[in-house]
Amino acid sequence: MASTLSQVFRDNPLPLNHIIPLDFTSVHSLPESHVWPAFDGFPFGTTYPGEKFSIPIIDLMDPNAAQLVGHACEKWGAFQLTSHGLPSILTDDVESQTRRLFALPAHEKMKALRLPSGGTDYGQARISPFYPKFMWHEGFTIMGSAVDHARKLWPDDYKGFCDVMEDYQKKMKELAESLLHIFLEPLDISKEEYRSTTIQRGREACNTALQLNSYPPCPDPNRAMGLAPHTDSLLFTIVHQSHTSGLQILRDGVGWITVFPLEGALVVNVGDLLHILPNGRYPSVLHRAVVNQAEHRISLAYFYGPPADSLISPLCNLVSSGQQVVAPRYRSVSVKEYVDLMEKHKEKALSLLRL
Ligand SMILES: C=C1C[C@]23C[C@@]1(O)CC[C@H]2[C@@]12CCC[C@@](C)(C(=O)O1)[C@H]2[C@@H]3C(=O)O
Ligand SMILES: O=C(O)CCC(=O)C(=O)O
Ligand SMILES: [Fe+2]
Repeated sequence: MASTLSQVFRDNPLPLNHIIPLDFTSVHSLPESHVWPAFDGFPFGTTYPGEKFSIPIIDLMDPNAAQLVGHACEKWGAFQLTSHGLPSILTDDVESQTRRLFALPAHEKMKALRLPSGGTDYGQARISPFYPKFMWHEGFTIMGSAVDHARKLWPDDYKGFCDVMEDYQKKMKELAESLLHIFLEPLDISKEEYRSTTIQRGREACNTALQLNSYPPCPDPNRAMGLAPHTDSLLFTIVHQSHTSGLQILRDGVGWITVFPLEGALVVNVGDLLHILPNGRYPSVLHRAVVNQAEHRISLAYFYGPPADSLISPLCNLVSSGQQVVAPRYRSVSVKEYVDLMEKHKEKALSLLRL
């Protein structure tokens, strides 16, 4: 462990306290370092249940799925997806391997701590350095294979974890590719534009990541933050949440709305790149995760984006509600440049591109 840590000290520009999560089993009251003010005026527990304030639920097999998705993205920037074809046994397996990972003692998890070389790793959320307080959260990010890190955690027993994560990522990628078509369909993009849209090429090289999120039971949930408000940076994110609620989205003029877990459904969030592409027509949804006192909440977030060198340019001649939209609202940006901008400026990244 010492050599791992010294390498992190040497190479990583982020302070270590923003990488190493708290040992949540060692504290029985909320440390001052993890106490958050109700900074945006909305108490953490605020929920607005009921149909009026729930994100849409869309059945992927519905013949009107594309139109419903278009409408949900425009109005909400998020929806719950059912009949997506992902076997529930696979989700259960991923969830139980995820629980197995986070149940390891803190010193064991440190063996998979984030390194500057990136890739698969254990640590706090990457947005942590933007906040003065720490989040009640630990994450494990998988980019491609998890073998190297899983082997450090379970030298003789890593295959079960890796196989199930690989299978899940494969199925998620297939689902994400179908969803991409569905996202583009209601935009009335001409065939020419559709072909030239860079996100149509280089499927193999597309940018994906699977983020395993853990929110342990919290002694003082009304003053703690699971995952601070953020938008996701890539095209879209597909989230499975365990049966415990915690995910909330910000609804203009209403406040934070809880996205209640729906058995077998996946939550789909519009990310910043899918906001830029149709020239701002779909809002990238601001969301956060709150915590609770009784249960250990798990979520699995699959991020999908185009290859790093793709250029994302707003499609300006989309016909929107009968009106010709002409002026681009954002300048073109490569995926890599946008990810770098997000790393440096977080939610200000999008405004830096605004024309
Ligand atoms: C592909 C990615 C999206 C992500 C950054 C990452 O490189 C891997 C982790 C992802 C995550 C998960 C928690 C919230 C988030 C904002 C963060 O800090 O790390 C997202 C990133 C994102 O969407 O930009
Ligand atoms: O835990 C959740 O439900 C949200 C996770 C999330 O927003 C993320 O990983 O980006
Ligand atoms: Fe997110």
